[in-house]
Amino acid sequence: MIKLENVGKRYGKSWVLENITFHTEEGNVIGIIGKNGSGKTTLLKIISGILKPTVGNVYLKSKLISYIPEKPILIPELSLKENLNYFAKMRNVESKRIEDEIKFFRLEKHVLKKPSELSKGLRQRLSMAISLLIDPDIILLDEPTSGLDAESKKIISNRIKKLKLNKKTVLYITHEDEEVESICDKVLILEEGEIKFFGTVEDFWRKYERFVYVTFSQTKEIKLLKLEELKNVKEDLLHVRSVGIREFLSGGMVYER
Ligand SMILES: Nc1ncnc2c1ncn2[C@@H]1O[C@H](COP(=O)(O)OP(=O)(O)OP(=O)(O)O)[C@@H](O)[C@H]1O
Repeated sequence: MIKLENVGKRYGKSWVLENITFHTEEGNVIGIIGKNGSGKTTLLKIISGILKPTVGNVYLKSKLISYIPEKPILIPELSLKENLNYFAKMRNVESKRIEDEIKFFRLEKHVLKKPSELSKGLRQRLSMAISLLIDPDIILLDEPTSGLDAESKKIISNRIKKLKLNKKTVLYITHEDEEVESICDKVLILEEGEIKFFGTVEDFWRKYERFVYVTFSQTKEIKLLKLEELKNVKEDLLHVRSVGIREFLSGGMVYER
């Protein structure tokens, strides 16, 4: 469980987070969405304890917490396996856990490679594997899939789903609408350091107008329509695609019901 009460953070004179109040339960995956500079990373760092809030309180049920930064922190001189062994030894982790994570993240073929010989996706998978060695109860992920290959994205998404099944609490910053809709129980939307929305994806769409992109069969023309306008379309449609939450927010299509 994570509970934040009126959390605020100020750098110099400017507040980058204000009045942050929300709580989550075990087994919940929360997607954190917001434009650049809206305070997403600062929020995760406050929950992880790396940063202290200027005001407000953070309550965590468990102290077993892993923060996985956007840029992996690995030891360049050590191989993939040696990196895992090194961190496992520091934290008294049994070797079975190392083997499990190597399997989960499909790292078997790469154990002898140094970080510089690994692709971005493999480095991110290794970083996540290291962070999960301690079997944390709370996992904070800063854009874990950003700019990765499709296979790495899938493996990381599956690992997040497994964490959820194991009743872990996961907060993660994502730029992928598909991940939000397929993995997240709730979304927390930050705008200029304040919570604009916190709730389920369904509740988000109940509050805001849902849009779809339709492609007409004959003309191949693509049009953006409100979902309820779809039933009035008489022409044959080739394709219909829902607009995701991020796309909706960045497209300026904010029509509150
Ligand atoms: N150490 C710092 N000192 C001063 N200002 C900072 C510091 N760290 C972050 N900021 C500012 O705080 C604001 C929020 O930053 P933060 O990194 O939390 O946003 P973000 O939503 O994660 O952005 P991005 O998507 O670009 O990573 C930004 O305006 C940033 O410039």
